[in-house]
Amino acid sequence: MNITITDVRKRYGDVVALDGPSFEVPAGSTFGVLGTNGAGKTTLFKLLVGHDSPDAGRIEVGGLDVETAGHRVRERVGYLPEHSGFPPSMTGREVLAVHARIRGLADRHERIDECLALVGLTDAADRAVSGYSNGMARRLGLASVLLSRPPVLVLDEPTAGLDPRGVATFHRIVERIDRETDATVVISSHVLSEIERLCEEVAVLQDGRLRAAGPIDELRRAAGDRVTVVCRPADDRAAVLEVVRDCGEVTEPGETIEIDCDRADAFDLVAALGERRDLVEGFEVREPGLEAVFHDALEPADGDEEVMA
Ligand SMILES: Nc1ncnc2c1ncn2[C@@H]1O[C@H](COP(=O)(O)OP(=O)(O)OP(=O)(O)O)[C@@H](O)[C@H]1O
Repeated sequence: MNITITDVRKRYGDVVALDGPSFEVPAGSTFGVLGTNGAGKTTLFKLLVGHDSPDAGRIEVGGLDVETAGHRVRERVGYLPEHSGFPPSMTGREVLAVHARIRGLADRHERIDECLALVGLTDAADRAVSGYSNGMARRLGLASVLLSRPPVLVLDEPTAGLDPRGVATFHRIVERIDRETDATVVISSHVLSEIERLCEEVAVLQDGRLRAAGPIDELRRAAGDRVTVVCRPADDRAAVLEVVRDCGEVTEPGETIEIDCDRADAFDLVAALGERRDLVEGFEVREPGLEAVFHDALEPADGDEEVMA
């Protein structure tokens, strides 16, 4: 189910939270919304799930306008807000039972078991949520969202505040949802590596404006006229260094030799390495990371080192 966002505007008093972003989230994709603090990610999500109304513009989910068909849109969209709490004395299973009852699910018990298994909480299901770690609580939140099998999932900074293990576990679950279901997953984050790992497409927001949108691969290509040629020397490292010496900026991180060069020059370099296969075990051309996309897309702010992790 696709989502279209068209010239959406939202102010809170003097603060312009959204200043007309327009982009499309393709059906079935895992789509990242990237932005610095205060960029408008949460505001956009609240409008998308009908928790608030835009001042102008239009958001459609599977062709339904959120403003005029809010109830039907909410049935289609599972929303995991940035902060969610559960009654501490309830067990995980009880929390899900309440959610399942509210949604009128017919196959309640089986579905609760399935969702507990999907998020790795089967063993903890009958423990009080007061004893859950942050990561477990986030996964319980995700399970509650998944219960009704919504075709669209909207996850607002789902890994914020989790330790690296909790983050990795959450990523594996999102990857499994991506593999095993047709759901469209929209996920916000200010962690570039997370979006790069999980998403095929991205929208970059800053101060409520859209700075870039599209498939990550295309944005990478557009962002960087520079690429990195990475080669693994065979025995004669010095001879490889001699071949690549004038082709760009050469670094030697560990076993490899890396040459940062203009995209146009990479062709000659690759050809030169191809002719000296006796010297190298292998080589590849690496596209610029999402970091390059992001910094290309953003306008510089005062005192700029702030932003991204
Ligand atoms: N209810 C509100 N009242 C007043 N200002 C608000 C309200 N909600 C959001 N804002 C302001 O709108 C702007 C966008 O906020 P939003 O929470 O959407 O950003 P965000 O990208 O989700 O940020 P973060 O990464 O910090 O969660 C910010 O300047 C914020 O202070």
